[in-house]
Amino acid sequence: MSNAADTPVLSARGLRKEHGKGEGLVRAVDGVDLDVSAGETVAIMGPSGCGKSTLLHLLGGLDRPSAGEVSLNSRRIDNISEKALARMRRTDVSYVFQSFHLMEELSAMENVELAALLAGRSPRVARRRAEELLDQLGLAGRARFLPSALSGGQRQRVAVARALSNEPLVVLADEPTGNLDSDATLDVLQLFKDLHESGQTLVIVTHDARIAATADRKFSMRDGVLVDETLLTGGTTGQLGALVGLED
Ligand SMILES: Nc1ncnc2c1ncn2[C@@H]1O[C@H](COP(=O)(O)OP(=O)(O)OP(=O)(O)O)[C@@H](O)[C@H]1O
Repeated sequence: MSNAADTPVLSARGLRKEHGKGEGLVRAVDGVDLDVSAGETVAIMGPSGCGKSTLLHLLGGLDRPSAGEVSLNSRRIDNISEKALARMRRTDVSYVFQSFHLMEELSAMENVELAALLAGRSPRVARRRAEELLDQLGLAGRARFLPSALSGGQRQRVAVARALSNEPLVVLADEPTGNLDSDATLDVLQLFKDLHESGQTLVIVTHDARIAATADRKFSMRDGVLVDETLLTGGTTGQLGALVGLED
C-alpha cells in the first residue's frame, strides 16, 4: 500500500496535453497530479476519449506533455533529450498494450529476449531471463511458437513476460484485457494479481471493474481530469463512478 512518506516511483505534476490546434484543439489531459509508490497498483477507469491512453503515454515517455512534469524515481523525464528518453523507455518502463504489439516474425522466446537485450542485458542473461519468465508464466512449452500460433491470452502473457524482461520500475498497461475473451481475461486478471503480490509497481488503464478491484487505488478520469475514487468512496465505486460512467 502507498505510504505518504515514500518517495514515489512515478510522479506527475500539473500534467497537460493538447492535441490539434484552433477549433480542433482537444485538451486530452488537463492538469493531472499523481504519485505512484513502489509496489503500488493504480487503476484508471473512465469513458472512451476521456484521456486515459494519452495520460499513460505521458507517464511512460511515449509522448511529451504540453505542460507539467513527469518524474521517475525523482528524475524528470518530460524535458530530457530524445536519446535519454529512448534509453529510459528501454530500461525503466514497460508497456502492455491491448493489441499485444508482439513482433510477429519472432518467437515468444525471441520477443522476450529482444526486450532484455535492448535493455542492455548480455545475450546469455537475456536468454536465461526469457526462459525464466516464460516458465513462470506457464509458457515454457510455447517458447518457440510464433505469436500467430498462440491464443490471445497466451500472446498477452508473452507481452507481460516481455514487459518484465528489463525489470522495469513501473509497468504501464493500457486495456490489457480489451482484446481477450472471458477465459483469457480471467487468466490475465490472475497474472496482474500475481504481479501486484510480487511487488511490481503497476498503472493499469482498464474498463474491467475486476481488474480495477485488484488495485490499491482506483482513479476515474473525465475530460482529462483524474479523480482519486478511493479517497472519495473509501475504496468502493460509488456515486462518482456512476457520474463518470464507470458502469459502462
Ligand atoms: N494524436 C491525436 N491527435 C488528435 N487528437 C487526439 C490524438 N490522440 C488522442 N486524441 C484525442 O484526445 C482525447 C483523449 O484520447 P485518449 O485516446 O487518450 O482517450 P481514452 O480515454 O484512452 O479513450 P479510449 O478508452 O477510447 O481508448 C480524445 O478526444 C481523442 O480523440
